[in-house]
Amino acid sequence: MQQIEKHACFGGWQEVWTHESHLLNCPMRFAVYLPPQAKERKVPVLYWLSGLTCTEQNVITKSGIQRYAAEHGIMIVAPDTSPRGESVADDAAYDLGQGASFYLNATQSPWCNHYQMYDYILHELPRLITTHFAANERKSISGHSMGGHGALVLGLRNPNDYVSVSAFSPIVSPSQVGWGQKAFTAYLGDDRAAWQQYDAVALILQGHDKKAFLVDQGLDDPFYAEQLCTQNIENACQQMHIDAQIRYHAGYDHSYYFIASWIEDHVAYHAKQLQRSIE
Ligand SMILES: N[C@@H](CCC(=O)N[C@@H](CSC=O)C(=O)NCC(=O)O)C(=O)O
Repeated sequence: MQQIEKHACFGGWQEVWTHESHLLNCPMRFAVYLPPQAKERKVPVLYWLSGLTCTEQNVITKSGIQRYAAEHGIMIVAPDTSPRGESVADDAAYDLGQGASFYLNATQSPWCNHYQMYDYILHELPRLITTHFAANERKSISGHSMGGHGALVLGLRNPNDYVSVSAFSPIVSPSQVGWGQKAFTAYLGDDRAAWQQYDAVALILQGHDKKAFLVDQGLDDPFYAEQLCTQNIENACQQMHIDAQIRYHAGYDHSYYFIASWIEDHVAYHAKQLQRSIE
């Protein structure tokens, strides 16, 4: 583990670290915000998964999440969005390869050598965080767009690992839309049953988990109708009697300006659930 950034921030520290990932088979970066409370005790962790083309930097430089993490005493961990490096398979397009992992475990060559982000987020990264930082075992997960998809899938499939789940502008039905179909074909091949394991709406309809979650979606988001299809998750939740909060916001787009406008609510949502989990 090597520290590559450290900045004082709202009484705590914003840090960026690199480490050798044995699952991803390459060096990985992650950002960690240590709230002031972490100087005195172990605190719960909110994992944040960013979207296509992003790195660990987007959420820490654009969302303002640290102010609310400091208020609630929550550590924020934001990994890079994919394995990277010259030896890591890539594609010239922005929606495949490096920066576009879709947070799954690839089964197809050449991707499977490095693209094991599902296991990295679920197992390797939390182990590293609890070993090296003042983090307790309680964790929640959130993310944006491709990262919102990752957060929903990880949360739905692992309800005992994540206390709460939220998402901004998530790709809720990747197996039904262009971004997801392109990535799933490359990473998972033609096995549609494998696709369903990484599709939040399919998982809900399979009855995976009944826990409530929070989703925010901008109505001026250029990807809303074609790639995100938020209505699909609303319908699935109604059908399965899941009490999800799915909020639509007129005038907001897909950017981090949207995320910055509502991130306070997401951190408060997770803080409440994380607190409840120990009462
Ligand atoms: N064609 C665009 C697409 C990139 C983009 O919009 N990325 C979003 C996430 S999209 C879904 O996962 C993003 O978060 N961008 C970074 C940011 O800081 O806004 C392009 O290549 O630019």
